[in-house]
Amino acid sequence: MKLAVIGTGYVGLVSGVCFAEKGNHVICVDSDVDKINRLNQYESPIYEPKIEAFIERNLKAERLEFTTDMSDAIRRSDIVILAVGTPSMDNGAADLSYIKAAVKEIAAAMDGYKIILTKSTVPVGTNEMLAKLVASLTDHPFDFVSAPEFLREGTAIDDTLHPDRIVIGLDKNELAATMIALHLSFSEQIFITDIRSAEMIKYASNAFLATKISFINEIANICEKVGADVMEVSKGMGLDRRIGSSFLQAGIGYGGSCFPKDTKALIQIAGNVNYEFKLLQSVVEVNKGQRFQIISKLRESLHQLKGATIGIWGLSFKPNTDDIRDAPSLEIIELLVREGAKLKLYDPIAMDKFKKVLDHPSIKWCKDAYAAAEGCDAVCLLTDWSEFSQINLPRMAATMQNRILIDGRNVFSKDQIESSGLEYYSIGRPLINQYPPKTANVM
Ligand SMILES: NC(=O)c1ccc[n+]([C@@H]2O[C@H](COP(=O)([O-])OP(=O)(O)OC[C@H]3O[C@@H](n4cnc5c(N)ncnc54)[C@H](O)[C@@H]3O)[C@@H](O)[C@H]2O)c1
Ligand SMILES: O=c1ccn([C@@H]2O[C@H](COP(=O)(O)OP(=O)(O)O[C@H]3O[C@H](CO)[C@@H](O)[C@H](O)[C@H]3O)[C@@H](O)[C@H]2O)c(=O)[nH]1
Repeated sequence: MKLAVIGTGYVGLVSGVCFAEKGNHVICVDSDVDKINRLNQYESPIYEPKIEAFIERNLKAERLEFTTDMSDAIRRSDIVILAVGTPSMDNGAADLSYIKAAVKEIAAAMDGYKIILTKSTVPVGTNEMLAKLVASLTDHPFDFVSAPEFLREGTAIDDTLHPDRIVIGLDKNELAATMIALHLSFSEQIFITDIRSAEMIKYASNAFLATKISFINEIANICEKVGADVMEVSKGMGLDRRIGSSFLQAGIGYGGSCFPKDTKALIQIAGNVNYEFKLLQSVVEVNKGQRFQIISKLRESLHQLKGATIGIWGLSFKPNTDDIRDAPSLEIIELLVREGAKLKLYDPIAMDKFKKVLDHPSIKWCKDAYAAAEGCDAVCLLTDWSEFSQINLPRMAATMQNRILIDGRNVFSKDQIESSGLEYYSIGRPLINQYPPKTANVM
């Protein structure tokens, strides 16, 4: 099939290369000239494992094109995929200005029937609103289909090639055959529903996963007080198939470009119809506070932040991405700078992006995790990059001023810590290597 994909962020680029990989002809369009130039040189504007090989292979096979020429791309395609951003506005609602602008350009370029397939995450009713907008601008026929995207950053290619399910929302049964033909090579689990339900499935899925995370984080906070171990608790809970083991990893909370934005947008969607989504409001509230567990533990262990030297391991909102949108690291580091701490920062790939958003004379940028720990009073692990779990802790402890490690993602095992000589704080687990040992008084 001939496809035009509008927007080459995570969703547009990854779905574009994956559709090309499956033999479709794909024209990816972006208004950002620099992005398109880099892509045509086989260079990815996003960090994503495997992506550059996919770009190069499909460009060379002439199944993939990158351009800024929206009109030409629309005219040469049967299906137009919308993958532009829908960021948060100040009141939490989704900003639909990019998608409306893109749709106006599509309408202006149309020269015949098109299917417009929305992959961007949009509030319930948006596809209907966009359809009215297109109808007001062109006499050419078209249909809107909702195909929300569920890929995760860092595993985006595998998630797209092997999804758990594909959700398709449509309002005409005749469209189902084309949609199944387009998606069948990715998965046989294609769930066809109406457009409004498809739009809601996307928000409800993200909100549910965010709820699991805030739930286990609150359990972790209680575990700390009653002397239970949240790692054991989530393992034990996850064995129940009705609960499932995924998204029960306690830590300093969720960040990224999706959960924070989509939870706020769903609260707003409910509010628009006079429904107060109290559960989700609490999920967001709990998540906001959870990142400051790092600060409480620093205060507890160091007593005073002013003048302390603190190493930070990990800046991206999760491993295998350089994305720092809504990363817990941003607020934690901002606060430490304000409190007068001296900071030594290290992340395997997100440092350049981070530096552009937040830099300060009290921040030192380090070449690796050991360098970031050297001379520190405490080290805080904020992102669970796998290289951190391989660190030789006794070697690192020997170079520190005060041997305190605050593990915001529960990366290290009891055995690793016991032999490390470090005073260790984690999230929701009994304290290890602390003297005198503290025992919770629960009765
Ligand atoms: N990032 C993810 O992991 C993810 C996963 C699932 C769904 N989503 C949703 O998918 C959508 C896109 O997210 P993203 O992270 O890929 O976005 P992004 O912000 O990284 O990229 C959007 C791209 O669209 C381009 N663009 C904007 N307006 C344009 C126009 N009129 N014409 C051409 N190009 C235009 C921008 O230049 C940018 O390159 C959002 O709604 C998001 O919520 C994102
Ligand atoms: O048990 C867990 C799992 C995740 N996280 C955190 O949750 C955030 C989000 O993680 P993840 O879901 O892996 O990353 P995203 O790439 O943001 O993907 C989510 O958001 C996308 C955009 O909507 C959806 O497409 C995906 O299905 C959905 O998982 C990160 O900060 C993680 O550190 C936890 O704290 N504990």
